[in-house]
Amino acid sequence: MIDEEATSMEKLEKRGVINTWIDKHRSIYTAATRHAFVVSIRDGSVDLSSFRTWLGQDYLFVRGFVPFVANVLIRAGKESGETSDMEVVLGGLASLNDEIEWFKSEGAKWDVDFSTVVPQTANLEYSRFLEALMSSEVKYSVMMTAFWAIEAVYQESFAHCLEDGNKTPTELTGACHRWGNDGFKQYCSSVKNIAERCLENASGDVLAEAEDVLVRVLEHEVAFWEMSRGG
Ligand SMILES: Cc1ncc(CO)c(N)n1
Repeated sequence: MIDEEATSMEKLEKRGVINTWIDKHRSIYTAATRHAFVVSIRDGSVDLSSFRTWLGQDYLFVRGFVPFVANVLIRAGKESGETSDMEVVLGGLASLNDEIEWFKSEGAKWDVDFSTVVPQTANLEYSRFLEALMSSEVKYSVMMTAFWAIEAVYQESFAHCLEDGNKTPTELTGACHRWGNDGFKQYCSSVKNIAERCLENASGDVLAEAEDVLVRVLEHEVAFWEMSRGG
């Protein structure tokens, strides 16, 4: 009996706390990673005005995400104790540089003038949430959990649009490859490992905070996809 318990505890530990939280909050996780907008890209029924709305709003989001990631980078350099953390985050920051260029060319392609795009409520609320996470009061492990979740939602969503049986319109595969490619998947997995390592040593209070932040990221992501419905 005791042996059996020990074995199941071991399994639980190996799975990691993040996977345990995802199982616990499966419905919001699925809502964020299989949103109707993403499913419509995959099945080819996507409304192009929705795509244009998403593009403009996400461009603004990414501009606010850069300082957040820069903050994660600073924290990784100061307090991670593992030199590789900084390299992983630096890679993310470098890809954001390409991403901004990609947005600009995509904006020209779809005739979306970013200088006139007004951030919608969901976008403003998400930015405000990111700003609060940049406070020095927020533990590195909590910040890293949020960072992983933000990236993972896009990775899972856009990879779904490229999986077998997709009818993703060719003119949208560029967007899907940006976040759905194997390199980005690998990067998300590295960020997840960092977060897991930090959470291993976290107190109960910090764990509760990280779990809460994870759920809040998922809620913000759902609200973000929802904006595209407005067209
Ligand atoms: C809303 C949102 N979440 C996550 C990402 C991934 O970087 C993004 N570009 N936009």
